Amino acid sequence: MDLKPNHISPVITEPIPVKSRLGLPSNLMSYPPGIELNSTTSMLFNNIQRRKNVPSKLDELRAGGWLEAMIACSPPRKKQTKDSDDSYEQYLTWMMKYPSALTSFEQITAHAKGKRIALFLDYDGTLSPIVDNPENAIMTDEMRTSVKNVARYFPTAIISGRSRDKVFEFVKLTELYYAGSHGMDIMGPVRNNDSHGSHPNSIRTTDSQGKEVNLFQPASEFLPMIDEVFRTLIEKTKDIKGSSVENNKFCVSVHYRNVAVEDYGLVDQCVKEVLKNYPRLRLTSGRKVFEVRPTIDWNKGKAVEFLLESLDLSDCNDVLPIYVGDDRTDEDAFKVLRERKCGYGILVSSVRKDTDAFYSLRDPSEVMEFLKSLVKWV
Ligand SMILES: O=P(O)(O)OC[C@H]1O[C@H](O[C@H]2O[C@H](CO)[C@@H](O)[C@H](O)[C@H]2O)[C@H](O)[C@@H](O)[C@@H]1O
Repeated sequence: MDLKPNHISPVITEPIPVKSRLGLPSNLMSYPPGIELNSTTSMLFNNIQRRKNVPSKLDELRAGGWLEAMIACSPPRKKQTKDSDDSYEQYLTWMMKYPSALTSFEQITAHAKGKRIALFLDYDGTLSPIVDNPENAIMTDEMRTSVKNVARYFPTAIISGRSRDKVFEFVKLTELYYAGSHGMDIMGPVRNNDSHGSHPNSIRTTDSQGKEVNLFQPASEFLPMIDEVFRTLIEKTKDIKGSSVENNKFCVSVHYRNVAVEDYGLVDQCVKEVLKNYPRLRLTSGRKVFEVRPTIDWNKGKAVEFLLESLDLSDCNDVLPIYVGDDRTDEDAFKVLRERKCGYGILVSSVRKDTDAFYSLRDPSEVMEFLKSLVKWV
């Protein structure tokens, strides 16, 4: 199979502009903190300002917009309802721009007429609800059955920031394709005349069932570095109560969901200090998590393109790709679909957010309903 060269040869990205206000090296930049503050996050932020003995780093963080970003980067668990506050009205306006994939189901399936749907699903926050302990992000049996059923009819892949092994442990469905580490670890099919097999980042191997598969790991050279940074981050964050570090094989997650808000600055400072020694690693952010990853030009969007090509599903006239995801790393995939003018991104969110998706679903239970609807529609 022929892949466009830029799909299989991730190049080192251009240096990211230095956050001059913080004097940070170019790799120490997460996504821009363009997050809307809601009433809860504003209140938290104001409380921090009032506190005495606040580390001076907080002021610096505030100036750079980082603190707001850290506080606001995960929507409140409480859904916006008519009674909650006037932002409900703004949410409804947002919903007009990103309508529910459930109420727009007929419109979506009208575009799928005569085509094959290819389904891409994020894991955390999409198939399983966000929980305090990442180890407990278990998907329900009902969700598993829904994914299994949908995969009977449509090629289905899970694309997660977790390590591929970990996400498989959670999902446990052998009929899917899996991309772990934000797409930097893809297990896909072997096909005749497969050019992946000969690519330096690809190897032929067998999966847990003994089936021959193609393993694409464009960041394999970073493994020792990621291991080292993982161990360093564990050591450096050990005194920050509530923080935890997760090894996702080709990237590392530093969680601060359980850290007191007044200590967010410490987490931020610590991660950035460590990364100063690793110019070939960069920082992105997700839901109350910093993601340390290699500076290769590879992300969930590239993984979607790669899988579409590997599965011979890249012809937009025949295939409608649908990507369902909830966090900023999923935006790369939404963007790819939008730019290709092929398929739809569906953002899972119960609060308004800037997104490149076309539709929205409020939470994993709506995702499950959507999957069930697809099966009924077939
Ligand atoms: O791409 P995903 O499958 O969405 O993975 C992204 C990160 O998800 C996990 O963290 C998030 O979910 C946790 C469990 O609900 C939650 O505790 C945490 O605050 C969230 O950020 C996972 O632990 C990370 O490694 C993934 O990168």
